[in-house]
Order: sequence, then structure tokens, then C-alpha cells
Amino acid sequence: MTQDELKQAAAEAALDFVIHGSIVGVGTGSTANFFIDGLGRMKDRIRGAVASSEASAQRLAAHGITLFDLNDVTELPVYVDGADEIDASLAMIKGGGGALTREKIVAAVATRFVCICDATKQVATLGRFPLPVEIIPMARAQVARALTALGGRPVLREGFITDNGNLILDVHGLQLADPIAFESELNQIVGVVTNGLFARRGADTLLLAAPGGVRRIDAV
Ligand SMILES: O=C[C@H](O)[C@H](O)[C@H](O)COP(=O)(O)O
Repeated sequence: MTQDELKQAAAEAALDFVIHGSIVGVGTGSTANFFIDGLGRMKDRIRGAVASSEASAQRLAAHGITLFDLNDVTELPVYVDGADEIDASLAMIKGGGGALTREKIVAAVATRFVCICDATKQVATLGRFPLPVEIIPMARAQVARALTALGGRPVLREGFITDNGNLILDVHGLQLADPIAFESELNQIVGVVTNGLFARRGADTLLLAAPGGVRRIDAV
């Protein structure tokens, strides 16, 4: 199976978690796109969706799925999204597509976070994938110095502006043995909007696609 076929298999499995008549939280990226396409086939059985990016909003709209503003939603039973890396505790690195801030906000409202991945995303220790950090543009140099002091090697994502009008620093060379503590530490840096560690609120369920099938792993 190709990596795209594995992503699609994980995304299709996530459709079983969609509660009929509900509003669905929808992530961003190539794996989430397969989920959106599947959701399009069952659009008459949901009220609509909250998108975590402009790109996902456009794809949802193209399928005729009603979009809701998160501020108008009090209950989001399920949020479905991919990840760049995920460990055994279901902590993740996200933001490879730059959508980390809105993803973290929508995920925070959701009751259940269902992560959909192909098996290449599973790691023993987070950090091989450079950690995306969304920053206020005027704080770029000062945040970069702070990240360097923490042992990372921040690289500006050239020519990229987030949906929120901010910049991304991709931080290389981190060994994230304690992702919950490091997520909190990064949140203390003035000028950081959001970091791509989803550890304090990790996934509740992982649907991991390998050639042998899709395995469900629940957080303990
Ligand atoms: O900003 C992007 C998101 O965090 C994605 O969920 C993540 O980058 C995984 O994307 P993909 O499914 O394309 O590998």
C-alpha cells in the first residue's frame, strides 16, 4: 500500500466515530483531507463542521458541508486530525502544515480527539520532526534566542504566513523526553502564540494504518 492509501484507510476508519446529527471538528493536512472527503459522503447525517484552517474550510465547503464558527458551538463530540509524530502516550507534534494554533483551539473544545495516521508517524520519542512554533512576527529574533537557549535550532519557515497572520519557527534538534513539561515551558516564552506539542491535551484515540490494517489505540 502507498502512504496515501494508508492515510485514507485511517481516515475512513475515523468516520465510524462521527456522531450522527452532530457538529464535527475537522483538522488540517493530507490525512485530514481524506477524512473531509469521507465526511462529504455522509454530509446529510451531520449538522456540519468546525474547520481548523482556511484550507479545510474550503474543502468542507466544496463538499457542501455547513461550516460553523467555533464561537457559536458549545459541544463538539469529536475532533479528527492527523499528526506529524505521535508517541505511545498519544502525545503529538503537529503543525507541519502550519495550522497548529487553530487545531489546538478546536481540539480543546472537543470531547474526543481522534488522531489518524499512517504507521510512519509513530515514534518512541518525539522530536525527530522539527517542532513548529507559531510566533508574533515582531518577536521572531527574541523567540529564536529563547528556543536556542532551550537546546533547539530554530529555522524560520520561509515565505509562510499562518491563517492568523503570524510566522512559524521550525525547531530542530530537540529530544522531547518530557513533552508535557516542554509544552508548558514553550508557552512561557513571550511572543510564542502556540507550540506544536499536543501533549497536555493529546489524542484520546489513535487510528494507526499499516499494511495489515488499521489499529485502534486508546489513551490510558
Ligand atoms: O498543520 C498541520 C497539521 O498539524 C497536520 O495535522 C499535520 O501536519 C499532519 O499532516 P499530514 O496529514 O499531511 O501528514
